[in-house]
Amino acid sequence: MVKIAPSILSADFAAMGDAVREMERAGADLIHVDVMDGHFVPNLTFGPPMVSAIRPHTRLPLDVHLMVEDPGWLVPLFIRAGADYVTVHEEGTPHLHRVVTAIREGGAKAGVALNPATPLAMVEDILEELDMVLLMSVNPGFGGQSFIPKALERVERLKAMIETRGLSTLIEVDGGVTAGNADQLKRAGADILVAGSAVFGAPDRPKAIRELRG
Ligand SMILES: O=C(CO)[C@@H](O)[C@H](O)COP(=O)(O)O
Ligand SMILES: [Co+2]
Repeated sequence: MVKIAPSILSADFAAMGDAVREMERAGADLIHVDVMDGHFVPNLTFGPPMVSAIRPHTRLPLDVHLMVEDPGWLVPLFIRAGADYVTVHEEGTPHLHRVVTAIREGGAKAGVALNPATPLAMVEDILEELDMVLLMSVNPGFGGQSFIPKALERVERLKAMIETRGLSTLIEVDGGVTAGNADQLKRAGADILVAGSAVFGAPDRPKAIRELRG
């Protein structure tokens, strides 16, 4: 069954402990933490202290999405803070193999994220080392943007690549995910759907999670 990862980028920043507790009760599978550095993307969010602050409030895995230029130095800090998944962007990571190895050696699961215009070929030679590939379905930097439909076909092609090689790499889709496109994404092969505004903007959040899961 597809997993749902609400993004706390759309939560109330003054009440993050409440937000993650609420998401666990509402049936979420992971908590997605969007880290933005003001360089790789034109927005600034939070660092390792946010992860250590929310860690005691949930047993759900913390799925840290680093939208950061050259993020290698941050990896041990986020793992120490309690991250379960650490995902770095291919476009911002000059020594991708080194960073992915450091994530795994640090005891976390390693993900690589691709922007909407980055060819899937950029993860082809490192796929065996990855627990997850995050396909962006918006340009990173902000919540609440519209889904880029081309992402569906990219999920299908990546799924085929993973299956052909007999791997169990997960596909996470991030950006503009709604109840209206979740079914198609699942059929295309998505394993985890990130949803910010579709969950936190809904009047009934548990229902929104159920509808995304289908
Ligand atoms: O990484 C990002 C944005 O850069 C995402 O995780 C967004 O936070 C998802 O928000 P919605 O598009 O679901 O509102
Ligand atoms: Co994200």
